[in-house]
Amino acid sequence: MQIDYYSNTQDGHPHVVKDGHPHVVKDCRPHVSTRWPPRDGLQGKAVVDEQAYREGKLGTARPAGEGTSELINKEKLSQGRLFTRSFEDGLGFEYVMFYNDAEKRIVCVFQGGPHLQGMPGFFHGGAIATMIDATVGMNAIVSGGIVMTANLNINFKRPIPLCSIVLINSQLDKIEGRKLLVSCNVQSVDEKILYTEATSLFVKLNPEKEFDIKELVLKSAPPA
Ligand SMILES: CCCCCCCCCCCC(=O)SCCNC(=O)CCNC(=O)[C@H](O)C(C)(C)COP(=O)(O)OP(=O)(O)OC[C@H]1O[C@@H](n2cnc3c(N)ncnc32)[C@H](O)[C@@H]1OP(=O)(O)O
Repeated sequence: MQIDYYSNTQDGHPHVVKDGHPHVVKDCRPHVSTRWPPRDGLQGKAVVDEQAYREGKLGTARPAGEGTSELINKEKLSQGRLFTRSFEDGLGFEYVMFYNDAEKRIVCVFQGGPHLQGMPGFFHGGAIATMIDATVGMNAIVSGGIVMTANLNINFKRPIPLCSIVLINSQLDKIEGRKLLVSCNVQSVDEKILYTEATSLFVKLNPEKEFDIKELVLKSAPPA
């Protein structure tokens, strides 16, 4: 896949080159993904709509039900934020995802900010894992509905330079009942460097207890 942009710009932001003219992308989070031109059959549409996410329409955790107040502070819950959206613009996770429904794959263009540093000058492995989980997780969600990560295996092959732009190529491999197997790799934009490979298992939640936060909290609470 060819994506026309370059990162070594004077202002430090990636530039999309479209029709021969560079367009600065200062915030390439999903809700502004339409700035990115579709490539290679990938639909240039956001797979996370921020407004819908905030309104809980995308299968996010429902508010705690009756009887859960002793376990969950509702005020704290209302402050919940998608982890990858919890940094100031430009400092954390800057990304856009393109989903191809026919091929059940997602390409995520990711540029992590300086607050994702691990070893000096490189991304923290946990930040890479987060972005991988977000991408393969989104692939599973759009392919199968409400799921949770049951297993995530990551091979870190090369360190990723801090603030560089990478592609996360994710593919739904198989659906077995409630299980969805999704794999991905992380590559440089010219696809010459393979940084990371991962496989994952997502499990569809039982529809009767669809993402019931009360159930999840009760199950994960330590014994009294
Ligand atoms: C949209 C906007 C926001 C967008 C948000 C975008 C976010 C991206 C996604 C982030 C997702 C996360 O980080 S999720 C957070 C991290 N994950 C979690 O906290 C999940 C914790 N684990 C659980 O809650 C549970 O274990 C579940 C839900 C995963 C599964 O429980 P369950 O529903 O009771 O299912 P269970 O019967 O145990 O298992 C069903 C089948 O899966 C198999 N199975 C289960 N776990 C495993 C496993 N680790 N390894 C192998 N196989 C497994 C079982 O053997 C069985 O196979 P068979 O007998 O049927 O063959």
